[in-house]
Amino acid sequence: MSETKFRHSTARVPRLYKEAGKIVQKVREEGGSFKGLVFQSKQRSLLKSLYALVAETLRHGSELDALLRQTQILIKEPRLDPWLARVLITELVWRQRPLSGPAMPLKIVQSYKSQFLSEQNNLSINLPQAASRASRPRFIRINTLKASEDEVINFFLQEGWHLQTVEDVGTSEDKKYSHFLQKISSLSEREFIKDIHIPNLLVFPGNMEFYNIELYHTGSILLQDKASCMSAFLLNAPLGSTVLDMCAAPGMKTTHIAATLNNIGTIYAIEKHPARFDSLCQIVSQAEATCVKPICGSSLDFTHKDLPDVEYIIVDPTCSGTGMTSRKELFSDTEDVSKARLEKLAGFQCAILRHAMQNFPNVKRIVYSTCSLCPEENEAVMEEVLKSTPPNFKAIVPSNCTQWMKRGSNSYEQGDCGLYARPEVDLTNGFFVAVFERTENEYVLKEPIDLTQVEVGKEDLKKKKKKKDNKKATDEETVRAPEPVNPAFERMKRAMGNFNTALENGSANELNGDTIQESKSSKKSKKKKVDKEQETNEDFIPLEPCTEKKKKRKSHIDEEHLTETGNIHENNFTDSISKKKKKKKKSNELDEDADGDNIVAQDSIESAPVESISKKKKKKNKRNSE
Ligand SMILES: C[S@@+](CC[C@H](N)C(=O)[O-])C[C@H]1O[C@@H](n2cnc3c(N)ncnc32)[C@H](O)[C@@H]1O
Repeated sequence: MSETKFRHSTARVPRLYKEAGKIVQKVREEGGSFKGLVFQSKQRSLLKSLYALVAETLRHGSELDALLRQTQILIKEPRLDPWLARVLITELVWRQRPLSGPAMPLKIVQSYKSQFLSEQNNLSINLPQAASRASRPRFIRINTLKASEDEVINFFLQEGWHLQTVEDVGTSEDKKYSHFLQKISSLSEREFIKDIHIPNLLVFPGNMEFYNIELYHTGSILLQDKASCMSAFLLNAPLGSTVLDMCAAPGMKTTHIAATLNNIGTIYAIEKHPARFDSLCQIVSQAEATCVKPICGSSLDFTHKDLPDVEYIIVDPTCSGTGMTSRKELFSDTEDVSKARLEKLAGFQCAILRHAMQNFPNVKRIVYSTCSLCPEENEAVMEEVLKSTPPNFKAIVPSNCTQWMKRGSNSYEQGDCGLYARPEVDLTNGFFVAVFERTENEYVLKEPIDLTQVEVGKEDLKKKKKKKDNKKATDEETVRAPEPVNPAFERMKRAMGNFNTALENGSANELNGDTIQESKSSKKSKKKKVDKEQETNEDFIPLEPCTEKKKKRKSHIDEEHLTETGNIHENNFTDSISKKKKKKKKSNELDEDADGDNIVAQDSIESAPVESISKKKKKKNKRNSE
C-alpha cells in the first residue's frame, strides 16, 4: 500500500520489526497464511522470534486497531508506517519490552507508552467489536430528495444536539483533515458535525441511538458510512444524466446518486438476486428516488442495445468485505478469506468491470468500488481490466480527494490511481474506489458490437450469407435480421412500467417477482412467438437464440457461479479466438456449478466482440471497394 511512509533508515529499525510489520500487513491485506509467510522469510536466523512477534501482533488485532484509534497516533504521526506501529505497540504493551534504539519510529511509539497502557485498561478485551463501534463516529447521509440539510440540522438542534464546526487551521489539506479527524473521534454525547468532503453528510458519535429518530424511519436520513458515499461523490454525474448501477442492492449508492441528480435523469439499477432486488425496490421507494428504474437480472445480460444512452456507470460488485470493520474476521481471523475465494471474486469483478467498459459506448465515466482492502480485488482488477480492454479507458485520480484518500499500490499498473479509505486512519469502513474515464480512442463506439456474428459460428454465417447473396442483398442491414424482440429488454420495459406505476401509487414495495421478473409461462409464450417468427422469416439469422445462448453463458459469470477460470492471474486474454473456443468447449464440459449448469470461461466471452468488430470492418471495407 502506498501510505505516506516515514522514511525509516533500514540500518536503524531492527530487522525483526520491519519483517514482522511486512508479514502482518500481508496477512491483514491479502489474507495470506501467517505461518507460510514467516517460514518464507529470508531472515532465517530470526524465524523463532519473528513467528512469536507476528503471532502476538495478529492475536491482538482488534485491540491494536482500537489503540490506534483512541490514541490517534497515526493521525498525529502521519509518517509512521501503520504496520510497523502495530508490531512496535505489541512489543511494548503485550510483550513488555522497551523500544530502545535511535530509530524514529521506535522513539515515537515509546513516547506513547503511557497512553497505550491507560487506553488498554479502558478497552473491553472481551468485547472488541463493541469497543471499536462505539469509538468510531457514525455517518448519516441526508436524503435531500426528502429533506434539506437545513431541515435535518434544525431537527437535531431542536432535539438538543450541538452542531460543532471545524476551526480554520490554515490552507494545508493535511492539517485540515487531521484536525477534522481529531474532532470527529472526540465528539461527545449530543454533538455532531458536517463532513468536510461529502456534501449532506453528518457525523455523530459512535454510540448515537438512531433507531428512535423519526427522520431515520421516514427515509429522510440514511445510515451510510462515509467510505460508501465516495462512489456517488466521485461519479459526479450532472443533472439529467443517464446512469447505470450494475450491482445495486440494497440501493445505498443508487439512492445517493438519485439525490445528487435531484431525480433529474435516469438511473438503471440492476440487481441479480430476487430477494435483494425486493430490498432495493423498498429502499428506492422509501427514498422517493423516482428517477431509478430497478431491474431484476444480471448486469452481464444488458448492453447499450437494452439500455441506450448510458453515460455514467457504477460497478460495486460483491467482494470479500474485508474492509467492513463490523466483520469479525477482519480482526479475529484474517486467514478466513481464502486465496481461492479472492480469485473467484476477482474473476467476477474483472468480468463485470470489463463488461461496463466494452458494452456501453456512450459511457464517459465509470466508478469501480469495493469494501475490500485486498489488492487482488482492487488494484489487480484495475490492472487486469485495463490490460485486456481496448485502450479506450484510463484510470484517473479525481482532484477532489487526492489530498486525503490514500493511493493504491503502484506495483500494479495505474494502481496508484486507486484510492483507499482505511479504518484506522480515516475512521470509516475500509473501502477502495477507482475512477475510469473514456479516452479519445473510441473505436468501440463506432461499430456497435454484433454478438450474432461470433455466436453463430463461421459455417452458419457462410450459409446465411449464401442465402442472402442469392436474394441479391446489397446492404449489410438486409443481411442482418430485423431486430427481433429482445426478451430482456421487453421484460425490463414492462418491469419499469410496473415499477413506475407502483411508485406513483406508492406501492413499489408490493412489486414482487411476478411483475418485475417474467413469469415462466410468459417466457414460454414469448419463446414460442420468437420461434414462430423464425419459422416464418426465411432470412432470419437466429439472433435471439444466439443472444439467449450467450446470455445463458454470461449469466453464470456471477459471484456464486465463478470457476477457477476467472482467475485474474491467468493471462488468457491474448489467446486466439480458436484457442478460446476450444477452451470454452472444454470449460463447458468441465465446469459445473452447484445447479449442474455449465459455466464458460470469461475470457472467451469477453474478447469475442472485439473479433466481431474487426471482421465486420473487413467486410465493410470489401463492400465499399466493390
Ligand atoms: C456490494 S453489493 C452492492 C451494494 C450496493 N451498491 C449499495 O451501495 O447498496 C453487490 C450486489 O451485487 C449483486 N450482484 C452480484 N452479481 C450480479 C450481477 N451479475 N448482476 C447484478 N447484480 C449482481 C449482489 O447480489 C449484491 O446485491
